[in-house]
Amino acid sequence: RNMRKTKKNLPPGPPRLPIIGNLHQLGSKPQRSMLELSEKYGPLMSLKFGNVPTVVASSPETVKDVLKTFDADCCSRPYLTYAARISYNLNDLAFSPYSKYWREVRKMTVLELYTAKRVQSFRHVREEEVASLVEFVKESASLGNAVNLSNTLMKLSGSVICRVGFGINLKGSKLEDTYEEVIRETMEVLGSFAAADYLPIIGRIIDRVTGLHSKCEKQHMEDESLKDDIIALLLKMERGEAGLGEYQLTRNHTKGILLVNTSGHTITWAMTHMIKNPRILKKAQAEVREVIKNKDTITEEDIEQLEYLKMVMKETVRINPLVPLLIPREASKDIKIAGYDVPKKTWIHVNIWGVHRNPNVWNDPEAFIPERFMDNEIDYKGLNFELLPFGSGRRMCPGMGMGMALAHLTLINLLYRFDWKLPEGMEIEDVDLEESYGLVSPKKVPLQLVPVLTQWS
Ligand code: HEM
Repeated sequence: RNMRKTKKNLPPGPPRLPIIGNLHQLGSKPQRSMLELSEKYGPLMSLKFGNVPTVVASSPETVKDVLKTFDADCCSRPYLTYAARISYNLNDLAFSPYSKYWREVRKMTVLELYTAKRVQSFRHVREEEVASLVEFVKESASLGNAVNLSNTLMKLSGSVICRVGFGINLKGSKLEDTYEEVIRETMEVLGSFAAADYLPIIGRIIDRVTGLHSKCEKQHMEDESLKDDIIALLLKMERGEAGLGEYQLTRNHTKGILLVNTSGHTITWAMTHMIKNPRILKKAQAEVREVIKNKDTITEEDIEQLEYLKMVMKETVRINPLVPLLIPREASKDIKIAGYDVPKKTWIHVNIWGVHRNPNVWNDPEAFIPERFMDNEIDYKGLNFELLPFGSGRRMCPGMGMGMALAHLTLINLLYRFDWKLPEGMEIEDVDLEESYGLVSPKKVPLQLVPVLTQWS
């Protein structure tokens, strides 16, 4: 009788192997594998990774349950072995469990960095950095050189975040050359499904074999070499008396905040889809040139009038949401979702990538069609559970305003001032759309395009 009383009604899921559970079913693209499995087992599905019970939400309804209805009980983060090592015992915002510490840091960062007023007040930083990017592209165009847009745009978002967050310029600092690599590798480590999280002892051995462990160690060491710069940053922050409630800023927070700059990847995806769809590129360019006309300076007010460009951005974050499974959550008590039991400590993955590519939610989901947002109120601001590139609820990305302001401003400049073509010998079919898998999913092969000077350059 007791057994019957405690038997849980868990969501359905695929059969498991001993010890590893369902780990073997993740493949190289976990978000895609999870979508395929959920087509068979349902929009709330149970998986077991090693000894960690997990559920995956993959329909707008179940995602809404996790991020809204039960947000308060689903907004903690599980302990991630390598995140803890890289970000020094979870002392940062994104990986911190739901706690007093997280609430304090979140409140401070939202106030200091992300409110609409603050986003506005850093506008000149974005405008200056984008202007310097335009100069760089102009130089390449006059030499007929291809630009590695993936790297250039990553550096752009890095420069903006460092200036906004810490008041320092990446240019000329020791971080300038290493920044991109450090961020990319850190993201790779953080985004991996690490065996150590799921299989005690043997997991660490597996991570040594797969190389994840050494990547993490390398991160740790490289980080030491950045120490001087980080200390310089902190001194500046402390002089600026950026208060953190009862907590003071430490190097740990800085690293945590440093991790999050993804606008560059979003712009790269937008350019990739446009170069693959010349009709869309032409239409977006025609709109931008019509609205900007011959103005010398492009400002953020111009974004408002660019209806088609905004649709291109929405379609970009739909088809390539940069954080495809959001950051994992953990149930902080026993809850019931969609009639199923989700016991305390269960890990929760929200497969927004799957929602964005679900044919029951979107027509022809694999195709890049900005026009699908015409006469359609769906937006990415966390209120429509069909489109959630920034998540929703308490853990929603606080950098959305900042990230999208930069992405739009950069795209306007790239489209208005230059024409774009593929490097010699490359055809449209050669531009691939492969994502690299990690916590963030940027384009795997860097995008190289040749800018062409125009009368507006
Ligand atoms: C296009 C750019 C960006 C995208 C697509 C993006 C997306 C996301 C997503 C999906 C999450 C996880 C939400 C969840 O777990 O429910 C997140 C968290 C976060 N993002 Fe962003 N983000 C972007 C830009 C930024 C920028 C520019 C900043 C900082 C200036 C930032 C700061 C953060 C922080 C601190 C968190 C952790 C929040 C928490 O756990 O409380 N993001 N972001």
